[in-house]
Amino acid sequence: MLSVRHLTKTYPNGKKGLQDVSFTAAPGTVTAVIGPSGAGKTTLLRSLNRLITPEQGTVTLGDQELRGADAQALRQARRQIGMIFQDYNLIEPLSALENVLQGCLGQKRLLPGVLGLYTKAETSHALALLDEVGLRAYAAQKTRDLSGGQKQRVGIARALMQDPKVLLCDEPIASLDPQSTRTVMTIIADLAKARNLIVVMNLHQVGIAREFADHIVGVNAGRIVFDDNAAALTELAAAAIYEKEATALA
Ligand SMILES: Nc1ncnc2c1ncn2[C@@H]1O[C@H](COP(=O)(O)OP(=O)(O)OP(=O)(O)O)[C@@H](O)[C@H]1O
Repeated sequence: MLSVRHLTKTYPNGKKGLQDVSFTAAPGTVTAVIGPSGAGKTTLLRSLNRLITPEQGTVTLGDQELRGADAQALRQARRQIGMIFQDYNLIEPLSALENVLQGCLGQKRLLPGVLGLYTKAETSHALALLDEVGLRAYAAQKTRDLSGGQKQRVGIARALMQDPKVLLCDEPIASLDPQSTRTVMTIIADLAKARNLIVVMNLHQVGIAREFADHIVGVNAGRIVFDDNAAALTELAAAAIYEKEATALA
C-alpha cells in the first residue's frame, strides 16, 4: 500500500502546492489524480518519490516512510518506484531495446553501466518487456523513428525493467492521439492488475480517468476535494472538482 498522510508543501515564494493531502493507493489498482491547472497534481506526484520534499506529512510505501528518509533509504525506496513522463524522456538516438535497458542502470555497478555493458539475462528481460508492451518487433529501431504511442510503450517497458512496486505516470497520454491514448491506458491498467502494481497517474481527461482508473483523487487549490471509486465520479462530482477553479479565479 502507498499511504499519503497530511502532506503539505509550500514553495519558497509562499505558494501552497499541497495542503494537508491524504489518500491511499492499493496494489493492483490505478489511481488517477485529476484537477484544474495549478491544482497541485505535479507537486503531489513528485512528492511521492521525493523529487519534491513537502515540509509536513508522510509518504509510506510498505513499511518505509519516504518524506523523512535518509539518502540511503531514499535510494532503496526509489528502486521500487518507476516513472513515466508526458514527453517520454527517452534517448532518441538509441534503440528501443537500449532505452529499456537504461531502466536497470540504478541496479548496476558503475563501470558496466557507464560502458553500456548488459548481461544476457538483462537483455532477455528487456526483450520480454518489449514483448509485453507489443513492441518486440521494434527492439532494434531508433526511438526517434517511433510514434508517440510507441515511445510511451518503450517508456513503460523501461520503468518495468527495475521491477517496481509503484508506477508514477506524469500526464502519460497528454501528447498522444485518441487511439494511442487508449492503447497506452489499456496497457497500464492491465499491467497494474497482472503485476499487482500501485499505479498513480496525473490526468487531464476526466472521461479517460473514469474509464481506466479504479480510484480517483480530485485536487483543487492544493487540497483533496474528491477521493472515491471511479464509478462514483458523476458528471456533477467532476464539475465540482473543476468548478472551484472558476470560483477561485473569479
Ligand atoms: N517551483 C515552483 N515555485 C513556485 N510555485 C510553484 C512551483 N511549482 C508549482 N508551483 C505552484 O504550485 C501550485 C501547484 O502547481 P502544480 O504544478 O503542482 O499544479 P498542476 O495541477 O500539476 O498544474 P498543471 O495541470 O497545469 O500541470 C500552482 O499554484 C503553481 O503555480
